[in-house]
Amino acid sequence: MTSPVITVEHGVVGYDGRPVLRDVSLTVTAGEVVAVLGANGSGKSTLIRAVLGLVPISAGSVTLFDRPLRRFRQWARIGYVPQRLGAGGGVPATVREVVASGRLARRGILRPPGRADRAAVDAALVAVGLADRAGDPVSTLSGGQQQRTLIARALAGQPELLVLDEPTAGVDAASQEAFANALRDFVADGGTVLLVAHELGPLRPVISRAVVVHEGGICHDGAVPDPAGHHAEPDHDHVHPHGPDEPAGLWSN
Ligand SMILES: Nc1ncnc2c1ncn2[C@@H]1O[C@H](COP(=O)(O)OP(=O)(O)OP(=O)(O)O)[C@@H](O)[C@H]1O
Repeated sequence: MTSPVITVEHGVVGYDGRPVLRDVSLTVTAGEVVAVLGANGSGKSTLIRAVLGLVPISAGSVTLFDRPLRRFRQWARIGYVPQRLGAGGGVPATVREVVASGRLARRGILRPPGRADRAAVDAALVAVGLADRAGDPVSTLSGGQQQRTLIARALAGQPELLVLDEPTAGVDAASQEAFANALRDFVADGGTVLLVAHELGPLRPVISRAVVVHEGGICHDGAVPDPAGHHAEPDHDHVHPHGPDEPAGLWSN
């Protein structure tokens, strides 16, 4: 259960020659739920996109499931939910169709869906609490439900690793709870999760470790830090898991 799923060693990533991540090292092992926290623009999305090879690293290395990224081909092992992708987008697809599209990488585009495909889609819909909306056009769902649809699409592919960029940003409370439960089930079944978040909310108890991105590096790797504001509470015990010179509220703006 301790095999590394993601390893980043001294990763350097930038855009147009401007470095965003200067020296980042991160290991995520099987069964962990790791939250990437940090201020706006600190490079959280850049980090997870570099892990998936969506932006190139200019120095250092990325390893996925014990394989160097450039030689990694087993993308069906990974489910990715990007930031704020509109699932509706004017396309009259139903919730079930969008979720079923998550099976394509696994079954191949030319083979018709079989019983296992349908079962995986059903299970994913149940996991995010959208089974009763399966036949509805995605465009008729709330933003939070659309986001849940995308998470179900990733789950339907039965990945071993889920990578999610702000899955609960701007999402209603019911959807956040539904997502937290889906994540709990996914991990109970042996899954591993890397997610970017601003507010952890109902996700907090599901997170096993937090990394905080700050000034191109990782300034904290360990327990989930206290939310900003907690410092002001009278019973705050002043045990800070992060560095003493960090601005308060770094991970929760
Ligand atoms: N495709 C791109 N081209 C050029 N610059 C980019 C690109 N994507 C991100 N950046 C810049 O890189 C920096 C880090 O962006 P990134 O999206 O990784 O931050 P983030 O921590 O995820 O931010 P947020 O919390 O606002 O989503 C920002 O200054 C951003 O403007």
